[in-house]
Amino acid sequence: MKILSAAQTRILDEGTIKAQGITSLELMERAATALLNWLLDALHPAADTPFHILCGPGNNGGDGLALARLLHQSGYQPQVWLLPTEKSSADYAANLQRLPTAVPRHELHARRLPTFPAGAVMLDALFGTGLSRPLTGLAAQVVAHLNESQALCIAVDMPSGLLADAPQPADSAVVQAHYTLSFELPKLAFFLPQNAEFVGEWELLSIGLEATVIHKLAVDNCFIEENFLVGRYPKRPKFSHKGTFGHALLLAGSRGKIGAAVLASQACLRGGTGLLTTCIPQVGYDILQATAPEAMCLPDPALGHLSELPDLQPYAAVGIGPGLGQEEASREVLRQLLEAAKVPLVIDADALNLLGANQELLDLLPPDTLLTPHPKEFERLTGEPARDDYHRLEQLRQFARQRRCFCVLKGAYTALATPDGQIYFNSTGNPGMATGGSGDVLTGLLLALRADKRLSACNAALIGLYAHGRAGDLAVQQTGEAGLVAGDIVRFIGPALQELADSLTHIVE
Ligand SMILES: NC(=O)C1=CN([C@@H]2O[C@H](COP(=O)(O)OP(=O)(O)OC[C@H]3O[C@@H](n4cnc5c(N)ncnc54)[C@H](OP(=O)(O)O)[C@@H]3O)[C@@H](O)[C@H]2O)[C@@H](O)CC1
Ligand SMILES: Nc1ncnc2c1ncn2[C@@H]1O[C@H](COP(=O)(O)OP(=O)(O)O)[C@@H](O)[C@H]1O
Ligand SMILES: [K+]
Repeated sequence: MKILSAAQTRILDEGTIKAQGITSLELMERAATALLNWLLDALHPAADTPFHILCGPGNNGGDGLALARLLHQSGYQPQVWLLPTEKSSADYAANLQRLPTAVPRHELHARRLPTFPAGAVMLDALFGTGLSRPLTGLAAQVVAHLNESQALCIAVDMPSGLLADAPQPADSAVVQAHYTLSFELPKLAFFLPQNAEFVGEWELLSIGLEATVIHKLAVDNCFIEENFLVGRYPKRPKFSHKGTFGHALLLAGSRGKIGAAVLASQACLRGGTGLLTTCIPQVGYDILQATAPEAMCLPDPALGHLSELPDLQPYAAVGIGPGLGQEEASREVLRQLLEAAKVPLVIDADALNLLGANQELLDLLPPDTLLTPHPKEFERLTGEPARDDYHRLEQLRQFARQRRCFCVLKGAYTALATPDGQIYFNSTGNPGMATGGSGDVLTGLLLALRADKRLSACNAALIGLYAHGRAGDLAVQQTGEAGLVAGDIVRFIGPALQELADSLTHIVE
């Protein structure tokens, strides 16, 4: 699913109107109808539910006014609060005129801001994608007032004061919504942790925006849902053998962190690898043999850390990092790996920290290497703290471009940046996965997928991220969020991948 800029949203709006031969007022009516249907379906509001709709001067306010009329027609008694304005949009004016006189309308006034009761449903239709500058004056006061109320706050399209695709100055007034109901496609702002307190839960309401126009819009940010992956994860052929899926090599573990190597090994096995060899310091030998008997175990001569790179000849892909530690000898193993590798690499955890601390190693990264930092590891990689989440995203894009690699930034919406500058946000996963070892599981799974020659680097990464989160979503149904541990994710990798294998075999854009 494409993530459009605010400017592209306007192009889509106009393109839809043209292509479908409708008026902008009709499009607004679709938006208001979709909002009404959501309110009725999601809230099952009692007939006396106090709906308060705050309307700004543009089409966002127009949506609010049209919704007020539809609520009234459905038997509710909404009240409308208008932000005084000198100029308003044509569709705002048209919907103000169409508002039945029985719907109470009030002008917002700085000295007489209304008290919204705790049981009220507030609809924030002040500003949407047309926001052109930070809110000041009365609008900012209204937002602050709204944020203090105990009422349920639902933002129409965008929380007012939030820009769709860029940061706003610190301390700007922004509505803190419980829900944001956006039209058709998500906004970039929804994916960034710094906006979570404003956006709340977000949902997309379909209003029939024109698919042919969407198709033509060039974007560099996408949101990956299951339909995008349909057909990208091949079934296992009937006459396949273990060689079909590749032999993976994992370099992981150090004294006290053998568990990371175990989790990554288990995840690689559940990820469908044909064969797995795990290279581990001696201290981990018995543990790994007992906990991942399907893996072959190659003990390093050193007791507590990896000190030697094995012969790479047999392997289809190599993963390095989980629990590795940052010993000098292990850094040399990493260096030799980067110099020698002719097969896909997956680099995680301490191997990333070693790259960050020894920047010259970054020049050795083979093209299409997959790196999986969390934000702190990513900061060590770049050596430059990000100003904010938007800046970090651009750093990510730049890093993947410059290094010709695939770089993941892990989080609630894990982002994958590709060498051609695209960013894909993953849609699966849950806060139960914020627990030690979840990342090791991801590395093992990605290693298995990179060892499978049938998958491109990009598809392997997208499938791995999606299936990892999906496995977490299946696991959490049994464990609850607090009770989820990384090993639970491993148990559901198989079912998550099977869902993708069973999905239809055509590719849906
Ligand atoms: N395709 C779609 O997605 C559809 C979109 N639809 C809806 O349209 C919405 C976008 O409408 P929109 O373009 O009229 O912009 P909107 O957000 O109402 O605000 C613009 C007004 O606010 C003003 N203004 C701006 N910043 C300000 C500030 N800081 N402080 C004060 N004023 C400020 C600005 O004035 P100006 O910047 O020109 O001075 C202008 O007057 C969209 O979010 C969705 O709800 C649906 O109806 C149908 C399908
Ligand atoms: N709130 C969340 N929602 C969805 N996924 C999450 C959330 N928190 C963490 N995750 C996922 O869990 C994994 C954590 O990885 P990482 O931070 O490397 O953990 P560790 O180093 O302990 O293994 C990542 O894949 C991340 O996307
Ligand atoms: K809004």
